[in-house]
Amino acid sequence: MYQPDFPPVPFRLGLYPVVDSVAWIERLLAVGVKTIQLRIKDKQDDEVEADIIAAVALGRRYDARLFINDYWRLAIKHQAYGVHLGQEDLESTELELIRAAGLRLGVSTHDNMEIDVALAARPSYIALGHVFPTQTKQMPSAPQGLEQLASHIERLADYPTVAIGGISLERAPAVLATGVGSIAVVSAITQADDWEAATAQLLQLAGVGDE
Ligand SMILES: Cc1ncc(COP(=O)(O)OP(=O)(O)O)c(N)n1
Ligand SMILES: Cc1nc(C(=O)O)sc1CCOP(=O)(O)O
Ligand SMILES: [Mg+2]
Repeated sequence: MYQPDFPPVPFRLGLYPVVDSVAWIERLLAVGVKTIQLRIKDKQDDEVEADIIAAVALGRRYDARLFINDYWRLAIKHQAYGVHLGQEDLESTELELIRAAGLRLGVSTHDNMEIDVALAARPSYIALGHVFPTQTKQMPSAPQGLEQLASHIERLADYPTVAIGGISLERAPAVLATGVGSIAVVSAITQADDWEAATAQLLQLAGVGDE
């Protein structure tokens, strides 16, 4: 049963772009995206704080679910909708501070053992990756593929889930057919010839998420 130790999220988070700038956040919220992540890598807190403040303000203005990757202290300080953390981050994060501040928590997983670890933290959602090969991030593991994804979805039953990794417009229907509640994408939008058309088509397929 879905009984997270953090505020719940809708079962279906729908299309979930993961982007590295406030400019992308603004563009995508303006065309109707309702779940989004700011993922800026390898900067000091003081270098990203202004971006996090701006992203949170946009999330509020567009009534969207804005997750902050990695910078959980700043996400708490500026009251983002949620935080996304990797497995290694879990060890160095004071989860009780995220919980006490009322932020949602998403956790990455890449196999059944990592799902065990994630479930023990009782997050708001569980991300499952990487489904297909990806150029966006160097991955230490092999792609899981659709069959493994489907098996994780079956295992997780009513837990909100997000698939990530190599999800293109062409592959999205097969990913969604596994029953996953959300598809997180980077390059399918940010590297598209026409990002607006790609976003509209992905929104058509995955939806904006449940209320
Ligand atoms: C929705 C979603 N799923 C997985 C990830 C990967 O997060 P993480 O393991 O913390 O790796 P980095 O993104 O920090 O490189 C994600 N960001 N979003
Ligand atoms: C940031 C990230 N995390 C992954 C994971 O499996 O945890 S895959 C990934 C990159 C996803 O980018 P694209 O949509 O361009 O393949
Ligand atoms: Mg991270």
